[in-house]
Amino acid sequence: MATATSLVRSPTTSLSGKFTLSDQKPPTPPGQLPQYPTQRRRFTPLFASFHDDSSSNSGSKKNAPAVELEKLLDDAPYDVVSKDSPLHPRPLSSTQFSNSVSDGSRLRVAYQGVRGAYSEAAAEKAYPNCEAVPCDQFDAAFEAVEKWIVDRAVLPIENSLGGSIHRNYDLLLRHSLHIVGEVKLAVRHCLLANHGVKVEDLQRVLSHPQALAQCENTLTKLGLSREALDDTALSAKYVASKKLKDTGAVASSSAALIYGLNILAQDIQDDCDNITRFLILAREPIIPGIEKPFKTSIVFSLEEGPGVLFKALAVFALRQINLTKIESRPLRNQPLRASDDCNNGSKYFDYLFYVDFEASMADQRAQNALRHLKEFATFLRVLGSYPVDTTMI
Ligand SMILES: O=C(O)C(=O)C[C@]1(C(=O)O)C=C[C@@H](O)C=C1
Repeated sequence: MATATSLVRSPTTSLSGKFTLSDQKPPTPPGQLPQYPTQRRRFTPLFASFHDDSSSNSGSKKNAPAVELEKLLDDAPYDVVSKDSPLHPRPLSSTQFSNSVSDGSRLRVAYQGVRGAYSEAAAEKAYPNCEAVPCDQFDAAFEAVEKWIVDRAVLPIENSLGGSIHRNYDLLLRHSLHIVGEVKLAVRHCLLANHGVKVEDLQRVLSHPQALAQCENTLTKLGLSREALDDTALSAKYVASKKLKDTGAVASSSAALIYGLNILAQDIQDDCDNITRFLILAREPIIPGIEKPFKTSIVFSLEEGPGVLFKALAVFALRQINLTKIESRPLRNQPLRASDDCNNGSKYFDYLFYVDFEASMADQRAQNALRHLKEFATFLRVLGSYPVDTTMI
């Protein structure tokens, strides 16, 4: 099972000095194959900074809801493990990147959340012997890969009940990482509370907004008010550290174990088939194969006009390529476009279309489809071509 870095490694001295912004590897120019470095860099200790109080968890605080998050990490008294124990590494935020280490011995995989989050389980499913590295925000996980702090990031992109995680769609385009795989994880939520607390004692529950949405029916039946936190495990940690009697958490059974909470109810999601799909991101793309089922993710934009989206999707239909997902997001730097027809006077929203299709980039049909799409798309980027996770089928 994957463990936190600080459990297995004492801080090592950096061989090549501190990681600074100037050490960053420039992104690979579009269309060029990325170059692998001949020797891996080593950095100063990552988790050393987690116990340094000068490095605050600012990302989480910014989004903190009604509950007091500020002091959560400082005064969390655990019966078994102290707050400074490496068992409770503080999530990495991008301000802490100058104090990190990678000795190259195990694959380091960033995820958003604290220990016990579903994203950690997804990272461990993708890479069973990895060092799962907690990050406070999605952006921090992207940056950790870009700055060579970690080797991969595993981030949620969609859920079978709650739908898309739009933030990660937007970040995919803002960063230059490649999708190298996907992981599907069965998400089984539990209602957690402190020992001695009964369901009737609860007034409210804390959790990640997606988790609260996935348990909508159950929570409504129980008449509980809801408050959102950055991740499910953080809400368990909060309920435990504050010894709350009227507040529960919606989180995993492993979060219950880690933070010493009681499981009041299991499988409280509205549908037993509650699956979250995560993307695995890396600095370099993988070489697409055809020996097993592959999927390709792209993003494009189009001119305004009747049937343009129909035409774009037809490039796949014409070649018998199945689409598994389409998502549209506003084109942020150009959200409104005036109509070409001056008399009309109307303005259109401009969109980016994210499409996943079932073919490898090594497949001639996929190459032809994208060549065809490029003829009229105003923008096109291949986000990655990667093996399909068939473990849930
Ligand atoms: O909060 C967590 O535990 C997460 O890993 C995040 C997340 C999400 O963003 O969708 C992941 C899986 C579940 O769908 C609920 C929450």
